[in-house]
Amino acid sequence: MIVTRAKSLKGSFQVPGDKSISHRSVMFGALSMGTTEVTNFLEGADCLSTISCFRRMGIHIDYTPGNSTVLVRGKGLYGLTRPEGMLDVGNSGTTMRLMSGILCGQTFQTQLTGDSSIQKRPMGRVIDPLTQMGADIKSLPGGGLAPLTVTPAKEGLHGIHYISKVASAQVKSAILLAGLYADSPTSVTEPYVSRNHTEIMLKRMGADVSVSNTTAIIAPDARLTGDRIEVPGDISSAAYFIAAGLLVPGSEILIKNVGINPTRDGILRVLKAMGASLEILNIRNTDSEAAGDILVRHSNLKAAEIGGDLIPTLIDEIPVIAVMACFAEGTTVICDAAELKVKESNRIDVMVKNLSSMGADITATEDGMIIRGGKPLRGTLIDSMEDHRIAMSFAVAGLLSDGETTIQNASCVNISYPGFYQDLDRLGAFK
Ligand SMILES: O=C(O)C1=C[C@@H](OP(=O)(O)O)[C@@H](O)[C@H](O)C1
Ligand SMILES: C=C(OP(=O)(O)O)C(=O)O
Repeated sequence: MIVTRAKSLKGSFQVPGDKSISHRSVMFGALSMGTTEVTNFLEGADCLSTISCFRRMGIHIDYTPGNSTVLVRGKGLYGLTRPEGMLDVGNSGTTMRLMSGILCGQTFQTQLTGDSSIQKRPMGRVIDPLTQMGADIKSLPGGGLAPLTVTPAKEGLHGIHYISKVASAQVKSAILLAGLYADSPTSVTEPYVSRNHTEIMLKRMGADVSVSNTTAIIAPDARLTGDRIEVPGDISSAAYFIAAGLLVPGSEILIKNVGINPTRDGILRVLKAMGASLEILNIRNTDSEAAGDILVRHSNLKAAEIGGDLIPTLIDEIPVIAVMACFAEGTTVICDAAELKVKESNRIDVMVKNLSSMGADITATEDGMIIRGGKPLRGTLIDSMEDHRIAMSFAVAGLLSDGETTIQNASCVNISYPGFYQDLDRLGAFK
């Protein structure tokens, strides 16, 4: 993919459905009785991996490519059946970690595998708490890495109170899902609140879930009932268009129907503090998964300090925030974000290496990066490392740079945003 400087981006459009909510709609729909109707399901490769895993465990899912309405014919907590061979989660950490929690409660053995990136990501963070609950879950190569083997728990699962070192919705969700199969309540306390889509959706489907500060608690043995789920647009996908709209002179973009759940909207709060012209219109669904339309206009940005409890609310947006910081006045400091090192790529190293090669003044730290804004960027060859967020961040950087930015392995955007380049084109980015 070759990207050059854009003149302006204009128009109104919708980004595809939220990845986190799409995964959960299939998983929890499968564990419910009755049909779950999902609209605006994300047809990205990660969510299609989730569909494929649950189909292989006997769940009937009506999905045809090109139609984002999906019907999941649930069979209840104990309705999954043993798959032939290994379950393949592809590139999706969410699928592997959340399914680990579900599979621990089953009466058949399963093996979970995924692509080369997944096989490098830490699974010890779910293996440890699930083992404390009585699960038999093992890393085949050792070292807490996938493939994993999940064997039925000899003495069943027990409720625990787990204090997590990381603010991770995947860890929290895996434990809460195993908690559905435990003999007593299960709770998870995290250092900061991570995205709460699991708590919201399970509660709507009938589980006894409660939340107090940074602790989520679930009672076992719920009778979940199928639901209608309207997936809002993914704020993590909207982030690239927010960035392009703010930074390409003359731009004005209306991004309709974006999820603005307060555990996900950190990017909006940070950008407003940086001086961005962002208006959130038509706010709705504030009692569950809030959504709104985001109006973005070109703005001059100031630097920001980003850390602490903000980090989980914008973790996947940090690569594109780093791009924006290159154009902000002053020094942006991002800290408490060591989690970036264990995503699809080491996102601290990959951002610092690639932005430096474009001429940015950026330094990696142990848990984030320091970016001194104001240096012009020039296009160069960028290796996305097959990481969708890196490819999309550098497509935005390319729109703001001199010369040509060539993104290698650019098609990995299909993981979370299949029509990404087409949507940029429609708004005039490649004119
Ligand atoms: O639960 C989820 O749907 C996700 C949680 C986050 O990961 P962690 O839980 O590892 O922080 C996020 O980075 C990922 O894209 C999706
Ligand atoms: C980290 C991500 O996803 P996952 O952990 O599900 O692979 C992401 O989409 O940026």
